[in-house]
Amino acid sequence: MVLQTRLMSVPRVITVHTRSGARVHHKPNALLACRILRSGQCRSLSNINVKDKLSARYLFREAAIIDGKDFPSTMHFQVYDPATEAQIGVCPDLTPRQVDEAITAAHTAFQSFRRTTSFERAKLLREWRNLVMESQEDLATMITLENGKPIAEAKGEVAYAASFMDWFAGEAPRAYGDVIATSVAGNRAMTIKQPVGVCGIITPWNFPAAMITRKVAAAIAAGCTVVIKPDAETPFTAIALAKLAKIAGIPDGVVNVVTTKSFLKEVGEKFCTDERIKKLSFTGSTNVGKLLMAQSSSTLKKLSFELGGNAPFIVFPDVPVVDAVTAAVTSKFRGSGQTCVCANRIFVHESIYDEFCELLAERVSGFKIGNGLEDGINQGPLIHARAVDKVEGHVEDAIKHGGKVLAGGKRATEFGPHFYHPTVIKDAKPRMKIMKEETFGPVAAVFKFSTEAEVVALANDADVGLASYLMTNDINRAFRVAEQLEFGMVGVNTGIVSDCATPFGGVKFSGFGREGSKYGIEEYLNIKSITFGGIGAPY
Ligand SMILES: NC(=O)c1ccc[n+]([C@@H]2O[C@H](COP(=O)([O-])OP(=O)(O)OC[C@H]3O[C@@H](n4cnc5c(N)ncnc54)[C@H](O)[C@@H]3O)[C@@H](O)[C@H]2O)c1
Ligand SMILES: O=CCCC(=O)O
Repeated sequence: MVLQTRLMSVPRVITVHTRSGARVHHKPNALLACRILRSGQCRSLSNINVKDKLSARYLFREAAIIDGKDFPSTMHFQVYDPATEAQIGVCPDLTPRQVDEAITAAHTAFQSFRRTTSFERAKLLREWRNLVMESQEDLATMITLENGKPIAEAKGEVAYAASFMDWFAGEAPRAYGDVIATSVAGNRAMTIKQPVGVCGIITPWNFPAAMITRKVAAAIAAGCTVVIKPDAETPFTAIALAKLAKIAGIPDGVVNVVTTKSFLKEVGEKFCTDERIKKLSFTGSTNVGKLLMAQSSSTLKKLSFELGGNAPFIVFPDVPVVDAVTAAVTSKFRGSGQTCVCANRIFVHESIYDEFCELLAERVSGFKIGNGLEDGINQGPLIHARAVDKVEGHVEDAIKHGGKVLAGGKRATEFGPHFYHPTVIKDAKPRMKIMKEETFGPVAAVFKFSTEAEVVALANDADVGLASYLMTNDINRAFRVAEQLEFGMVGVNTGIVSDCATPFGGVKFSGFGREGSKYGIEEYLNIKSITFGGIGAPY
C-alpha cells in the first residue's frame, strides 16, 4: 500500500536532462518508478493539492512568467513542503536559452516602461499592493507550504512584502535631481535620475515574497524592468506575485519570473554576463555573492548584495532581564532562526547571565512546534535536511567545547525529518563554530561578558556585518556602542530592525547596497548631469 502511494507520486512523464540540455522523456513503468524513488529524484509520499487550499485558485501556477504569459517547459523540477515532504507541484527547469527569452522581454518592455511617469508607476505599485493584500491569506498559505514558516508569520511576511510597494510608490516621484553651481561663470548644471535598465533579481527561500518585493518595487518605481529568479525551494509565491502584477496593470515584460534547478550555475552566469542586464540585485549567501560579483566583471554591472549575517545581541545589566529575553526571542527565533538578521551570538553581562539563560530556556521550552498550517504553531520546520544537519553540527560542536544545553538540543523527528527543537546553549565560548558561522537555525547560544570594551571586540570579531542589537537604558552607552559596532544595522532595545522605511544592508562580507528607505530606489537609478553653457554670469 505504501509503495502504491509512493508510486502515485511519480510523474506520468519524466523528463531527464543532461548538462548539455538534451532531453529524454520516459513513461515510467513500475520498475523505473521504483528506481526514481530510490534515487531520491522523487521523494514525496503524496501530493498536496495547493489549489484546493486557496480562494483564488489561479494564483498557483506551475509555469514561469515571461512577457506576461505562462511559459511552459518540458523539463521540470519538483517542489516539496518542508513540513510533510509532500510534493507541492512542479516548476519549469529553464535553460539559459529559455532565460534569454525573459531577458529579451524585459529589454523590449524597458523601451516603453522607462518613458512612463513616476506618477503612473506609483499608481501601478499601489494597485499591485492592494491586490497582494487582498490575496494575503492565499499568498501566506503558499509561503507556509513552500517555506514552512507558521501561517501567522507568513501573513506578516505578505504585509511586509506589500509595505515595499506602498513605500516605493511614495518614493517614485521623489527621485529628485540637483541644481548645481558650477566653477565656470557662464555655466549652469543640473542632474536627473534615470532607470538603469533591465535588472536581474536573485532571491533566497527564507522570505519568498518580501525579498522579491523589496527589490522589485524599488526597480519599478525607478522605471526598470526585471527578471526574477527565485530559489527553487520557493518559486510559487514569486510566480503568484508576478500574476498579480499583471492583473494590477503592470505592462507585460516588466515583471518576469524564471525558474530553474538543474541549470542554476548556467542561468546565474547568464544573468551576470548578458549585457542587456544592467543591474544585478542578489540576496543570499556570501559565497554565491562572491561568485556572482566575479562573473559580473566582464559586463561591469551595477550590483547590490545582501549577504549572510552573524548578528551579535548584547545585553547590558541596566535593562530588565524580562525585556531583554523578549527582544532576544523575537530576534533569534523569527523564521525558526532562518533570517539573515537573526541574533546568532547572544552576549549577556555576567551579573544577569544566569537569570537571563534560565528565563530564555523557559520561554523557548514553551514554543509550539509543528506544521505551520496548523493553529497556534510558532516554530515550523527548517527548509531542508542540509539545514538540519548544519544546526545539529553547531550544537554538537558547542557541547564538545563545554556548552550546556538548557532547552532543545536535538532533532524533533516526531514532527518530521526537518524539525529541530528550539535550543538554548549556556556557557558558549568564542572557540565554538557558532561564534564564527551563522547557524541559520533555532539555536540561541549565550556568551558571558564583563566589560563594554570586551563585548564590543567580541561582537566585531566577525567577517560579516549585517544586523546587530544592544539592550541598554544608558543613552550614552547606546550611542557609544552603536557607533563602534561594525554592522550595517543596529537595533537598540528592540529585536526587530526590518522596516520598509529604514535602510537595510550590511558591511564587510555582508555585502553592499541598501534596500528599502529613501536610498533603496537609488540602486536602480543612474545619475546624469546636464551642463548648460554660455548663459553668462549669475545674477
Ligand atoms: N542579507 C540579506 O538580506 C539576506 C536575506 C536572506 C538570506 N540571506 C543569506 O542567504 C543565506 C541562505 O540562503 P540560501 O541558502 O538560499 O543562499 P544561496 O546563496 O545558496 O541562494 C540564494 C539564491 O541564489 C541562488 N544561487 C545559488 N547559487 C547560484 C549561482 N551559482 N548562480 C546564480 N544563483 C545562484 C539560489 O538559487 C537562490 O535563489 C544565508 O547566508 C543568509 O544570511 C541574506
Ligand atoms: O533574511 C533576511 C531579510 C529579513 C528581513 O528583511 O527582515
